[in-house]
Amino acid sequence: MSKEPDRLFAQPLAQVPDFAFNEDVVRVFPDMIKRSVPGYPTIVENLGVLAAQFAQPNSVLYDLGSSLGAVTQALRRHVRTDGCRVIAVDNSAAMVERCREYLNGQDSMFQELLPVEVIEGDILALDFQPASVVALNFTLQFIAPDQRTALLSRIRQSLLPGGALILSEKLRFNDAEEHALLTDLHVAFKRANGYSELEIAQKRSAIENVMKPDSLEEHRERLLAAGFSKVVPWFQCLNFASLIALP
Ligand SMILES: C[S@@+](CC[C@H](N)C(=O)[O-])C[C@H]1O[C@@H](n2cnc3c(N)ncnc32)[C@H](O)[C@@H]1O
Ligand SMILES: O=C(O)C(=O)C[C@]1(C(=O)O)C=C[C@@H](O)C=C1
Repeated sequence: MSKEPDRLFAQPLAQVPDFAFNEDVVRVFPDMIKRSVPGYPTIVENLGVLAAQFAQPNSVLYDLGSSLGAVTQALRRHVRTDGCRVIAVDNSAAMVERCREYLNGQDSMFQELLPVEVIEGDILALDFQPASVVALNFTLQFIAPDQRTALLSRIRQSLLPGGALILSEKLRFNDAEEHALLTDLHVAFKRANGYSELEIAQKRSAIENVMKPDSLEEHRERLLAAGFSKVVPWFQCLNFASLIALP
């Protein structure tokens, strides 16, 4: 994966544009996400471990909002169930192009990996096939809030018995003190990872219009409304969490 450091917000910008998953972001994305999301490497690797428990023979494993395919690679490292294949979907052409290159690299290094297809497309318009694992790893927060329940309902309808949705998100908190504390600690995490105050502030304005986090309670209610029977948080580090939702 690219080792280019994320300095996208290091210089003062006259006007901070809305964050987009464009070529500039693609070049620094592995560094950006690792230095911005507490627990990201743990979440990605264990998503593969979890998926191996839910994968059903001859079914699809979806990586929705796959970016550079980190989750897809983890699925392929861990899932050994017969007849499974991975479908990775992202609507950023720049991400999809680089993702395909990285997956070709994985194919050339390892044998007997699950087959994978990378689709450039909108997950809101996807025609879901029967699936045993669906991963939404920090993607739902970029979907318009009024579209989220419909998307989750369609995912629920595509899930096979014994399967699961794994949903990772940045959280907001209904309790103002808890929200302020975990937000401050997240800033401390970014500072400890070498981001300056300017970088942190400019990134905050870049994402505030495009990324709308929900609370854990909102996620649970929405998942139940979408038809899931059980919601089990399995990971939280500061204001970032991952949930298992069972059909
Ligand atoms: C924070 S990144 C996901 C990170 C990735 N899952 C990982 O674990 O490395 C969010 C991704 O979702 C994609 N995305 C946002 N909205 C989308 C949509 N409607 N359809 C498909 N992809 C979308 C973006 O292009 C971006 O690559
Ligand atoms: O909340 C932040 O400050 C972030 O940088 C989070 C976040 C994310 O959760 O996806 C936002 C955009 C980038 O894709 C990487 C990280």
